[in-house]
Amino acid sequence: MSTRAQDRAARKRATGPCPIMRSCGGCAWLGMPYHKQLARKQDAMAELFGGLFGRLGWHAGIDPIVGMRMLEDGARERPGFNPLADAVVTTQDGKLPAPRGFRHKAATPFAPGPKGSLRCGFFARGTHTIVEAPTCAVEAPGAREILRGVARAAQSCGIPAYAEDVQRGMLRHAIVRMGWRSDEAMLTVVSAHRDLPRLEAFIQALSELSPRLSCIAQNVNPRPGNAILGPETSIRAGSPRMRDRLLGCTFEISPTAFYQTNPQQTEVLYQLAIEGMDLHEGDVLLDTYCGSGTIGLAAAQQAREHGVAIRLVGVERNAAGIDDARENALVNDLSDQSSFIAEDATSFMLRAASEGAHVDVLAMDPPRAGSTPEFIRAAASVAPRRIVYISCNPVTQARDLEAFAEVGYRLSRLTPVDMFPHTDHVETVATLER
Ligand SMILES: C[S@@+](CC[C@H](N)C(=O)[O-])C[C@H]1O[C@@H](n2cnc3c(N)ncnc32)[C@H](O)[C@@H]1O
Repeated sequence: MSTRAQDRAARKRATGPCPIMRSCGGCAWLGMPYHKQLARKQDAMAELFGGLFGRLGWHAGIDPIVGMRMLEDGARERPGFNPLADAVVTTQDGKLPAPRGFRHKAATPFAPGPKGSLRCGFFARGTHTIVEAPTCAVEAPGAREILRGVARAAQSCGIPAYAEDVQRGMLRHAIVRMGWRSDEAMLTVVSAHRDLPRLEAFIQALSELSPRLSCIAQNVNPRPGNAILGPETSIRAGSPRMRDRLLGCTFEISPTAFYQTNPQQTEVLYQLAIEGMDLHEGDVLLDTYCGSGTIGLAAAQQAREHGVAIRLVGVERNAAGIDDARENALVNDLSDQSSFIAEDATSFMLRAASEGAHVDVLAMDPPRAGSTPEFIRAAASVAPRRIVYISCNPVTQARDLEAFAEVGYRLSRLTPVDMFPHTDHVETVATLER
């Protein structure tokens, strides 16, 4: 490419709301007004679910998508705050402002750069080529600076980046989580080996990157491939978990447990799920795919605020998530009424059914691949009166809803939620009744 053509390309890249938008590709819709993004997502949901509802004779419509909203100052701190009902601030022309800074988890891969430096940023869409990112409009303030600081600290300690193509080198990734309703942050560095040169000096340099860093962990992933995390994690500085707050509950999250990326919309998602549960005194709530116990505990806490005591059982196959969930039950004073089990959710329900256990309400929040026919049959065997299905992939959810219809459930409500503005991604909360 000629210099002039390169200049033209650089200018083109630099216009638009983000200088690396075209090469990164993470926010393909960043240039589209927010209300248009929401309308497009609504249309996509109508197209995806419309045929299914017709075929099954379901009359529930699709609620309007809940987009990200700016709330009045101090609204969240008010007692009884409801993320679905509180007043929204709009721009002067009455439109929703474009969301920024909503991703509270940020990550970078590393690759070798010139003279012992480490390249960091984002993989360009569909490749493993790193696009350097000085800032990122959708990440929480301060997150990208911490990640870039990890690259500088590694270089000054002589820790080389891992080179994927030859499977040599050391530092592979860094992941930072910034608290939303806390001033804490947690940094996890992923290396190919446990032993790093000048490890102590490196950890000291990482600790100095931000006063918010309350937990610094090292995860070891020696295996080639795309999986970011490996099997071994050690806490190198600070506490073993970071604290955050959602819907009036305090949650402690360890470095490898699942915790949602967009906390503002997580409150919306969870609030919709809690409404769908419609819990009554003495109900048994089974929270499957429960991660750190967040959905079930938020539901139990809200029921308690309304004078309703429920029994909560959470199931999750990641043992770190279950350790967090037990801790979270204690922190929120809900341990007397809850238990958490590290097990495959399907095996747990089959066993529970064979022992005659009773479930009133089932919550499920599977990964993108959705659930399985075995899970759905096992869910039917514990016979909950309601099922609340939270999904990060409506395509697999639509498939699973059809399977739930076959075992006697019908949809009563479906609400899309915008967890990832500027992308085509949509999450949904579906409520099913027998
Ligand atoms: C989308 S996350 C949801 C976590 C949690 N509900 C939340 O909102 O933070 C899905 C979780 O399902 C867990 N998981 C995946 N397959 C599972 C299975 N077969 N049995 C139990 N848990 C599973 C994953 O480890 C992950 O924590």
